[in-house]
Amino acid sequence: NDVERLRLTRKLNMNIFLAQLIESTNDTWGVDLFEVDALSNHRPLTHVALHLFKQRNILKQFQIRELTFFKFISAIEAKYRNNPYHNNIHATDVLQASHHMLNFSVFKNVFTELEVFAALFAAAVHDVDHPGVTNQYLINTNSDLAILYNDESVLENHHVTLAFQTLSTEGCDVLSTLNRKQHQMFRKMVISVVLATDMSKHIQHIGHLKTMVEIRRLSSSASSIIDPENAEDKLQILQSLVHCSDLSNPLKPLNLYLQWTDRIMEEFFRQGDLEKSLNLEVSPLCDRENSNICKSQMGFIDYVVHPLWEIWSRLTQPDCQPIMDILESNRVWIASQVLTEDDKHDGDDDGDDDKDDDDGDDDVIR
Ligand SMILES: COc1ccccc1COc1cc(C2=NN(C3CCCCCC3)C(=O)C2(C)C)ccc1OC
Ligand SMILES: [Zn+2]
Repeated sequence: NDVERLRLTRKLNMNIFLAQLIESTNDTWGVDLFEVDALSNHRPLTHVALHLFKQRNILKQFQIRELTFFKFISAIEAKYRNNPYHNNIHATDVLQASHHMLNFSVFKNVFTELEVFAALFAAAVHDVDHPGVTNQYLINTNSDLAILYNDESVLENHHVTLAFQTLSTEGCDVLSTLNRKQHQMFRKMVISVVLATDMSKHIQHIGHLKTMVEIRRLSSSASSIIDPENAEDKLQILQSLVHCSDLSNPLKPLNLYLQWTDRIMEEFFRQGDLEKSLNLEVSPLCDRENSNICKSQMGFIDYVVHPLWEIWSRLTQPDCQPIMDILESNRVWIASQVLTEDDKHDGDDDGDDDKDDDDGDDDVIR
């Protein structure tokens, strides 16, 4: 009947739209992964990872059965929690951004298939089972995880351990076809890339990248900046590539960036609520009663994101320029909101008791 036909047509159109979105992950920066999440019954990671690993021919190269990869990545996706920010959509976002940047011309003929496999695998699993609180919170509350990992990269150790434990789930061992040497190198690379997503390593990333750019400037003869024979340099670049992908929200189209901002703020605010309920000192910027979202984004861009991406873009020019342009335009927009926000608050300063203006969420940028 008509209702049934309408329902099927709608379902068919959604699947066609989903297939087009997933196809666009091959070569587009800023795919709307929230849309992929909605259309894929909340399985964006499984859909996009399967597509990208097949598109890169990784499954064939390492004789990995598609069903085995499907079972593994589904098991990983199921272990991502429904946090506002650190969830399976964020993992898909970092995976797709890493895939995109591995295609930069400066990396042509640099990485082996095993290195590409390890980097994308690390991106997909890098926040699995994230509890939605920071390392510092886990340390301050003497959590089991902090005790287990002696306060050192607590979350990141947990993510990579759980990822390798998942390989031993029935039918999930995607590494079973690797030989001993490959398995050993793969494991070393994945551990180092996931541990390098710890924000406490952020300054070291910048230092290593500056050194690499400086060496290239001095040895101007070397056309390709990266020596494919230097495994250590290549591993550092893969660490920075995934770390940059992890900090790429402000370099995405504004409507996506703003959704990530709302999500991280809600996640940090929930941590602030927890800290209040435990009579702990509320972490900076985590107090929902007293936060200025635009100002924290300005600080995040100026002191965290831009310093990293500025040096990364120097190493990866010219392909990084369009992405840096998005960061610049987003920063201009945020700055304009700070001004408007200040004007709004100035308006409140006429001794008006009612601090909240009528909708009460003037801080949340839409
Ligand atoms: C320092 O920035 C903030 C603080 C509180 C609210 C908002 C911000 C800015 O907005 C973002 C922040 C992050 C992150 N910040 N940090 C850490 C947290 C601990 C403090 C010290 C270093 C930074 C992370 O690990 C991640 C990568 C999850 C990710 C996306 C953001 O916006 C889209
Ligand atoms: Zn992450």
